[in-house]
Amino acid sequence: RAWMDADFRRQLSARRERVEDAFEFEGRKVGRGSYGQVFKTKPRSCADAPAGDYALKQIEGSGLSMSACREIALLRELKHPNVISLKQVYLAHETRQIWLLFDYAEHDLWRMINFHASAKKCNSQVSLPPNFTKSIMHQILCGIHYLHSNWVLHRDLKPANILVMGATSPERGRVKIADLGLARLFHQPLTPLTEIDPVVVTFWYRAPELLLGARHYTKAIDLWAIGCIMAELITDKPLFYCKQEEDIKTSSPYNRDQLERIFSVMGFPSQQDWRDLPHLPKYGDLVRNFGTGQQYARFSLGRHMSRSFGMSETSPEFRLLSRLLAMDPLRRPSAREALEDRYFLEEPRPAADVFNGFDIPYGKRDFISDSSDNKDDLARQQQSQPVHASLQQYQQSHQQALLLQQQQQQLS
Ligand SMILES: CNc1nccc(N2CC[C@H](NC(=O)Nc3ccc(CN4CCOCC4)c(C(F)(F)F)c3)C2)n1
Repeated sequence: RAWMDADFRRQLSARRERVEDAFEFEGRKVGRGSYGQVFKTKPRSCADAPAGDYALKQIEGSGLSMSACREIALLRELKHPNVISLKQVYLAHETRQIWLLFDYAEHDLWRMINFHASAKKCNSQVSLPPNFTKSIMHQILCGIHYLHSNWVLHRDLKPANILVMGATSPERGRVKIADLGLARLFHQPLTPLTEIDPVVVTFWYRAPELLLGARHYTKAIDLWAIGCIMAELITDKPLFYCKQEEDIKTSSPYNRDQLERIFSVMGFPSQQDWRDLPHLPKYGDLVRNFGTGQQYARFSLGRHMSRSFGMSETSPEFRLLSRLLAMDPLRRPSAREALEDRYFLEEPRPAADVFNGFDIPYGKRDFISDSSDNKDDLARQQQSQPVHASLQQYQQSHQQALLLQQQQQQLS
């Protein structure tokens, strides 16, 4: 650093735009996880950023970590209407913090689907256009086709990572593939689950070959997840929902309960269905746990979708779904092949605004109060929480902490 003479550095530092000078983000936190935290911000009048809302991600830690480098390097190269776009990177030299600026997306499929599910529960229908699922699916596949053609695999597609632009955005109702990053429960043992990350570490979107020890991520693994998301958009329920029983820290990719759930929906893969199955690393465990799988003989996706949701097995919608959810990864379509499916060619055609002009029924994201941070810290200090070995323990201690908070509030 000696080579840069002092007053030159002073000039640079004086000219550098500071994120806190350009944007107002105090008390506007909308997301938090081990990846860092995300704020919904507006440019301050002095900033030269165009009006509108922005998402500011403050990357966890300081300095250019490997993951920060990857995220910045990747996002700078990626430019597609259905992939989140990085507008600006701020390096705060004093604190060595990194801030990423994005156009703000008010919605995501996790919150939208939960809204539909809870509306159904209290018998109030949400009015959405008939091509709602088709429009969302079309835009997810366009975004993934772009990523895959740039040899970028997503590897963690799930509803929470599919953002949708809100009513105030010029891109109203447009899908943006994102990666909100995983919140490791263990870093923030007392933060309410719903606050850390809408969907805690789940295996519900994991392709069967991954659960059976496949060593590499593939494009087909992303397409399986998209099939799971399509089913969930149709039924408002995770297709392969599985209670998170065992310790989620298990390092083994083999997850018996998750596989059991998949077989009870899809049936058990035969040699004809999936020729390479016996070559997967965990095939031995599979045979030990499930034998020849004849107890799943009468199950199939068609049976599940028609019995539980009255879906016709001859409809183009079902045919695309069953192509995406082929057990054998070699039989799944590429993103391009999926986009060419008859489902997207027949009426009603997919729309650029997935809400198709309908009113957007979902609320805005809630702000996460910083006070809960401090109370958590206080509770954490007093209770010196053990590292959470499982979700149950986490939830119990979280309940205790909430009780403690309430008692404190009554006392104070
Ligand atoms: C809450 N509202 C909101 N509106 C807009 C953006 C936004 N955020 C928060 C953080 C997120 N950051 C990313 O999405 N980053 C990101 C990082 C990497 C990648 C691509 N990799 C995924 C993992 O595998 C390797 C490739 C992506 C991408 F391309 F998937 F979108 C996004 C973007 N939030």
